[in-house]
Amino acid sequence: MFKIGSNSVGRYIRYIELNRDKVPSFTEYPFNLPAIKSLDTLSFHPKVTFIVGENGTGKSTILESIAVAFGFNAEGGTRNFNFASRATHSDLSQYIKVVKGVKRPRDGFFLRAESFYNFATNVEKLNLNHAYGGRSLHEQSHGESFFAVFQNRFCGESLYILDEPEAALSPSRQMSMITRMHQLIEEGSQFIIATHSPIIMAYPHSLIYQIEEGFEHVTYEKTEHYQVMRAFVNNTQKMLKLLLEDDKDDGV
Ligand SMILES: Nc1ncnc2c1ncn2[C@@H]1O[C@H](COP(=O)(O)OP(=O)(O)OP(=O)(O)O)[C@@H](O)[C@H]1O
Repeated sequence: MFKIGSNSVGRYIRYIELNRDKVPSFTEYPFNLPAIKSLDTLSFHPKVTFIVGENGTGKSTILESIAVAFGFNAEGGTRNFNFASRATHSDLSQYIKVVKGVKRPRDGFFLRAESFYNFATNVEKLNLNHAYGGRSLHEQSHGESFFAVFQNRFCGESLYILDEPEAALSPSRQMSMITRMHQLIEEGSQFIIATHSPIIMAYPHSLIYQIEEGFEHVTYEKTEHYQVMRAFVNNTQKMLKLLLEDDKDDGV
């Protein structure tokens, strides 16, 4: 298990443990995912833990199971939400033990890009627009409504589990998100974030797990996202030439 020195007391979630003895079979989803197959315990940073990796490596699956095991609705929202549009979540949460910190979070939010629309519908149904900045989330752009949740609903001493929060955000807004995260962290909040954004994962007071065969602890500069983005931005023409090589004779 990765140790975070004197901070290992964590904030609201210290670590999770997979109850491997109870797993029915490691040949079926979600237990057949390499990340889960090799999972024993996973420690979290008291401030921010990033989970990164290629598409399909299991980030959403693990994040959802942590959120559900902690008491959040599988489709997102605060712990008071219990809407469900489709029962597609895995039963991994039943095999996950969440080891909590001494203090309980004041509040929290499980944000997932893919069911944000349903979440916004529920905010409207429950007449909760006032808690999210006063304007219907549906009457804002995807990015604006995401950001309205960060700005208006998130607060200190809380636990935030975010699945690809960058999905609707421009690069500038992703930078603003880092500023907002920092404020909330200074006020005692903890974040667990699955992301593909090299901007968001640059937040320094953090632990980064990159999923390959299992959860590998890596530095920011060692993440594939940073390396690929850096190579592309620094050598755009060269990279484009490589990427489009096969198209040179198609006459377009
Ligand atoms: N209900 C399901 N039944 C079977 N396989 C599933 C199910 N849901 C997801 N999977 C598979 O599990 C794998 C992990 O999916 P998951 O959504 O957790 O990946 P991810 O790392 O979050 O990907 P992305 O970066 O694209 O969001 C994928 O290969 C997916 O096809």
